[in-house]
Amino acid sequence: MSIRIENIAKVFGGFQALSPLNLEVEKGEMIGLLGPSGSGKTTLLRIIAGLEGADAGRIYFHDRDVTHVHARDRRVGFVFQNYALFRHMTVAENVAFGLDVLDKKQRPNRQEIKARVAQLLETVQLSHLAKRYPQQLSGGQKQRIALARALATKPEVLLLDEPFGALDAKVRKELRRWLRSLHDELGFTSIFVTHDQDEALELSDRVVVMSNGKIEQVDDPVQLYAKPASQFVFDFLGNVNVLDVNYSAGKWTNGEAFLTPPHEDSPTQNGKLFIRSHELSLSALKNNTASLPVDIISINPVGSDVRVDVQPVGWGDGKIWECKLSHSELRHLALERGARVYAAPRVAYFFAEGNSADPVVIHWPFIKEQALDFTI
Ligand SMILES: Nc1ncnc2c1ncn2[C@@H]1O[C@H](COP(=O)(O)OP(=O)(O)OP(=O)(O)O)[C@@H](O)[C@H]1O
Repeated sequence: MSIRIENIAKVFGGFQALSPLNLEVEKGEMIGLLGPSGSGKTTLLRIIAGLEGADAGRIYFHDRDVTHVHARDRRVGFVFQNYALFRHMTVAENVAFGLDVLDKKQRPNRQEIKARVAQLLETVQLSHLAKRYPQQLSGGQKQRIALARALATKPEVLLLDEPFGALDAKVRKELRRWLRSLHDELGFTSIFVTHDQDEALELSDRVVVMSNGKIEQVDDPVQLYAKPASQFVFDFLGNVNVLDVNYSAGKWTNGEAFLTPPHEDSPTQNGKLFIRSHELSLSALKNNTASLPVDIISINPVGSDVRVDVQPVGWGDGKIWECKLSHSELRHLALERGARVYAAPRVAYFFAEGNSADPVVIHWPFIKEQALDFTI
């Protein structure tokens, strides 16, 4: 089922929770709504479900205008963060609930309901727990049951509000993979809310980044990461260092630091450089292209990478910068806490002063470390 959102807006008591926004979701797509707390993700999801009315705009499911259609009649499955299972019902009864309450004309007979519940429990791989009560389940199991319950009426659209928010990191990861394969196997259209960047990037066909009730960017995860359209998206995706720079005499400067734009057509203005932690190198030597002296504060192995936190010396706004290295780079550089080294970007995204969107991507040519050994 495709979904079209046209100029949907929502005000809560004078507060504009959603500014008029548009979004098209293709049949079978999995969309992640990503944004900070209060950006309007849940409100948008609830409006799509029909649990909340919009103040303006229209919503279409395929070609059908469902703007004023009751939630019950939209054929939408909804999964909440807090499971919302009925405590007094067994797992099987919980899954059957959506079918039991259908009106007589639509309700399958008792045998059919039993067979459908058995099939759903098999789908979510929890057949052996059919007779248990929710309080006898783990968080991950509860959430799978909540999913089975949402799927009982064969919805064509599945809406999930922070479905894995209450689970620990390992279970979260397993359930993400499992949800994605279920989505692909059953072919429904899914929209889920998250404020976890990794979750959005890993699960979604496209990510909708929201802030202050507006859509900042809609893109597939690779594009979103490669080309964040605005400073907000950059900041929100994380792991980025920001440098305010003034341009004069062929250099960008900030305090005692400087960087030379690498190409003739590089922007020659004041602005901000956004530098991702894995695109920043550290060296014991300075060079005439970049001089960003830093002191190493800590060296933290994080899985397959090492995060080195550094304190800018004589430049910056007091914030600590992050640099991500591989373990072998770290060994090669022989870095130690407290040492003075020099940071240099390999890639930066330049936002001209007063311009918070459409950055210019700047690549510095690779310089062999031996070639860096000269004084400036
Ligand atoms: N029923 C309501 N009455 C008044 N204000 C509301 C209501 N529901 C939401 N809001 C406000 O609308 C804004 C958007 O809320 P919403 O729940 O959609 O954000 P969100 O992005 O889902 O946030 P979170 O990640 O914290 O759940 C918030 O400022 C919230 O306080």
